[in-house]
Amino acid sequence: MGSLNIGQADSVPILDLDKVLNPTKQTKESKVEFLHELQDALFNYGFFYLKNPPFKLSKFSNIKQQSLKFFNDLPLDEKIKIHGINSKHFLGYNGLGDELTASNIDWREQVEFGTELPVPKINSSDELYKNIEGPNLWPNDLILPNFKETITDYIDELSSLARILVRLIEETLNIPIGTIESNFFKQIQQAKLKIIKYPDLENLQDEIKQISKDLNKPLNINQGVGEHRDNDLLTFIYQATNHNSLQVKDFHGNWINIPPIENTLVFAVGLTLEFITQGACISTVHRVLTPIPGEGDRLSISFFQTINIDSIKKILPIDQYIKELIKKRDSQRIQNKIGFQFQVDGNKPIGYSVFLNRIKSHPKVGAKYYPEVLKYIQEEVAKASDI
Ligand SMILES: O=C(O)CCC(=O)C(=O)O
Ligand SMILES: [Fe+2]
Repeated sequence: MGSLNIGQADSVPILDLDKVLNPTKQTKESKVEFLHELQDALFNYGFFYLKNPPFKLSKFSNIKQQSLKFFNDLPLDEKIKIHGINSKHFLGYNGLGDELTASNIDWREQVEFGTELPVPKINSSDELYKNIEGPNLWPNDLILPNFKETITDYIDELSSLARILVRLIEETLNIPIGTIESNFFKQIQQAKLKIIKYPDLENLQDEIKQISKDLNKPLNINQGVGEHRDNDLLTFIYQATNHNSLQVKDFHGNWINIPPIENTLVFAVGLTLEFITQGACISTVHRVLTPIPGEGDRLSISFFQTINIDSIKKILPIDQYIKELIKKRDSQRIQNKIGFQFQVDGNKPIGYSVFLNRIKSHPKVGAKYYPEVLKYIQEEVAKASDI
């Protein structure tokens, strides 16, 4: 754990899940080796590949196929029926230019689903945050048969993998196994799936001019998604096309490419995991560049394991020797400042700040369903930019 590899590296580690999850291949030694590699990857990178996931690889091709059908075969008016503006739960479809990161347009089109949950009961305005969970908007199943089943199955599969990873993380950090689940997971714990298309902008020059005119500012067209850290517990990214667009920032501020590797997930530590492990797991800044003109559209499918929005944020016990290594590591890396984000208020349920950040990213949804909250957010953002 002591080495600071990301300082020198031009790639991130590749961890082999066969070492712990394949009954015909795993041994006592392979498990020890895996836990050691996992510790280094969490501590020094926060971003790494996971190969040999414990499910049928056809699940990757199935979800890729259904995602392409969604973007290519579903007519625009059907996409609009499930537009995010029709979901007070921040689910559904968002077109080009609907989302902002670090105040710039993200050049991507996306559709978001969650673990299927009922409309929450809200008893007072303090509980509005509960609306970050709720039922999905599904596309017309006469046009996209099998879509819902495929998505639901993929979310279930990755939710199981997330629980497995959580236990391995506990094991490698010497945290009693089960602590994270018992403190931060509900029986049906929500996860989110974002299916994202980053279009080849060569074909979209007119749209770019129009959006630029509407917003009255020149646009940075390289931003597929701007630099950020993920807010959730952990993220699994499936890069479904062969584009070299995803990048992470190393300890010195240099970008490292994360090219796709077939049938392999990319694991990212979220800010929640960084917080509860007191920094033993590090959440890494990353971004996506738009495809090089002529390279075709990029497709990426990101799974985010979230935690119980009603829980209060608290930290887990971390061994003293790890805390000292954290201090040493952090004194050697540059600190990144990335835009304004609402931080967790230790006295309020975690969902409260998640809700504010969601409205900040989706102001149109905020204006329609939560105008008072949006007003508050805009005032806070203005104050923060005065500092
Ligand atoms: O498109 C990708 O590969 C990653 C997307 C991402 O970082 C995000 O949506 O948080
Ligand atoms: Fe991300």
